[in-house]
Amino acid sequence: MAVEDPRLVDVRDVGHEYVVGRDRRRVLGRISFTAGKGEFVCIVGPSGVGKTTILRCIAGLQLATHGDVFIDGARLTGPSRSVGLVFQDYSRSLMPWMTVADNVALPLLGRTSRAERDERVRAALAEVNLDQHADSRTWQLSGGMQQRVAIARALAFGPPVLLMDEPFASVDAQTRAELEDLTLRVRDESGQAVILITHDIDEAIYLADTVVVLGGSPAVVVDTIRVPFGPGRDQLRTRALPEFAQLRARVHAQIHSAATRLTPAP
Ligand SMILES: Nc1ncnc2c1ncn2[C@@H]1O[C@H](COP(=O)(O)OP(=O)(O)OP(=O)(O)O)[C@@H](O)[C@H]1O
Repeated sequence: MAVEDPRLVDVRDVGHEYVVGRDRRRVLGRISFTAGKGEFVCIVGPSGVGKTTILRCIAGLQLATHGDVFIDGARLTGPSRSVGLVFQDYSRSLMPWMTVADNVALPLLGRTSRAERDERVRAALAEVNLDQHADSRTWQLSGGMQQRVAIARALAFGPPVLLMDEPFASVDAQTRAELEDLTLRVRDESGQAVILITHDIDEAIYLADTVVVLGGSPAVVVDTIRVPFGPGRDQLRTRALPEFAQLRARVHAQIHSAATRLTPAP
């Protein structure tokens, strides 16, 4: 049942264990954080700490074995229609035999009229600067362009919450910077809450309003950092700020000490 909650994404005391054969492996301890409308949250932490696991729980792709996730006040009981997903491996999320426009239209099939679908696809492709490629097949595009198709698909779908799992890890540095700025612009215009996983600490600080650092085994939130830069960020200027270097050192130190920390049972 829906409850009154001003927070768009509310992760409350979420824990998760995987069952592998006869073993139960507790990956997430008790994790709590929120993301408001228009807020950009980046999740960082050592490799294997459980970042993808928490994102899958927020998407409703798997149900947490403890605690709850609320999206716009409603408790998740399965995959949420309020959530769009962009993964690192665009080649596996796009259908190579379909055109760019058909890939973007996919989540809208059966949900909107043909005319509305066409308009939303057109607007989303224009937003990511791919309007000239609507009729191309995705395999004809570069890696960065394919990831823009994946972002356009999330845009056309228009969910209030966008979840991104290492979305820029497979593209070159220049394309990565362009996609980061595209994602910031999309968030500014749509007012979506964005939750993004990254291994790149500088990327997290550049993008985020809030950085959530996970650490330990099972994983807990070891630090929650408010990033003070606000809108209008710039790849060169923002990254050269003294506060940027201070935040980088703080996150590095947290991840370094978290990499080996064992979390006591609650
Ligand atoms: N379906 C599964 N069944 C069993 N164990 C799993 C499953 N998925 C993940 N794990 C384990 O849970 C732990 C956390 O995995 P997860 O992918 O969430 O970490 P991560 O922080 O995203 O890792 P990385 O940064 O390397 O991508 C890992 O030890 C992984 O082996």
